Amino acid sequence: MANSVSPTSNKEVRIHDSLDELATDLVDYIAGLSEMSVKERGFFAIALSGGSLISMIGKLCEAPYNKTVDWAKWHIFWADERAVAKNHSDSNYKLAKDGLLSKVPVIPSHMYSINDNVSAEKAAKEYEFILRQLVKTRTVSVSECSDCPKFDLILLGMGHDGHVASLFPLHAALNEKEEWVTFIYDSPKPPPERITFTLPVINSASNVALVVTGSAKAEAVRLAIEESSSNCTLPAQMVRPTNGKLVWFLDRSAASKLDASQSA
Ligand SMILES: O=C1O[C@H](COP(=O)(O)O)[C@@H](O)[C@H](O)[C@H]1O
Repeated sequence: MANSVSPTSNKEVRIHDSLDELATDLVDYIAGLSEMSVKERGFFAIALSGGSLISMIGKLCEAPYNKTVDWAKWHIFWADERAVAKNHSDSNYKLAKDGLLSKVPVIPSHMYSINDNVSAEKAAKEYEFILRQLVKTRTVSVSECSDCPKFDLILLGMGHDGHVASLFPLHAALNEKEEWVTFIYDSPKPPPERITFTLPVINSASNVALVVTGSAKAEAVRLAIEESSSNCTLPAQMVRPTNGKLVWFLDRSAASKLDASQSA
């Protein structure tokens, strides 16, 4: 593994020689944060995304993690969801349930899935309301700089267009500063209706992991990691936790366009 830690920011880039190595490092990192959060706060508030990320965390249902992780202390959220039924193949909830959550002893009431019986707008409002209750009880911490929830970990994937969660390039949802959870009706990637955390929530997390593999995403990875913030157009580039830490988990293909000093 090649590892580069930026001395001037809270950003780390981990580049792996194989998907298996990446998955092992990622689940070790998640298990480590879970242990630390449970020790410090008694809970682990984690937000998942959909897409290829879920196959990368499947090892959590294997030994030793299935036994060593304190699953009962996990509170599980979704950084984004598609407005489809929970049993639909496009559902991010279904993906995580089938790939991980049904295979580990998480407490069902600690899985905060997004309501699939109402409009995307209503579901976003409801989800924010639920989050506000959990911030009040400190099941989810609160940011020191804003009133935003401070997740122990937000796991994000990235599309080849640089989108994260359901925040797409040049979409008005990127400018949302007040709401914690918003909705869109015009996602360029199907399905069109989606619910998503906003950037203020993502950037208030204690830890954010961006997990990206494959050469089709190499250019977006380069732009997001190497271009200065003044040229910021990619959602992935806007992921900059204010007081938290950002770790990129990449395979060699996704890292192939990075400057040699990052990928050596
Ligand atoms: O639509 C989505 O896409 C992104 C990226 O997915 P990937 O399959 O290219 O890794 C995902 O992170 C997001 O949660 C999902 O809704």
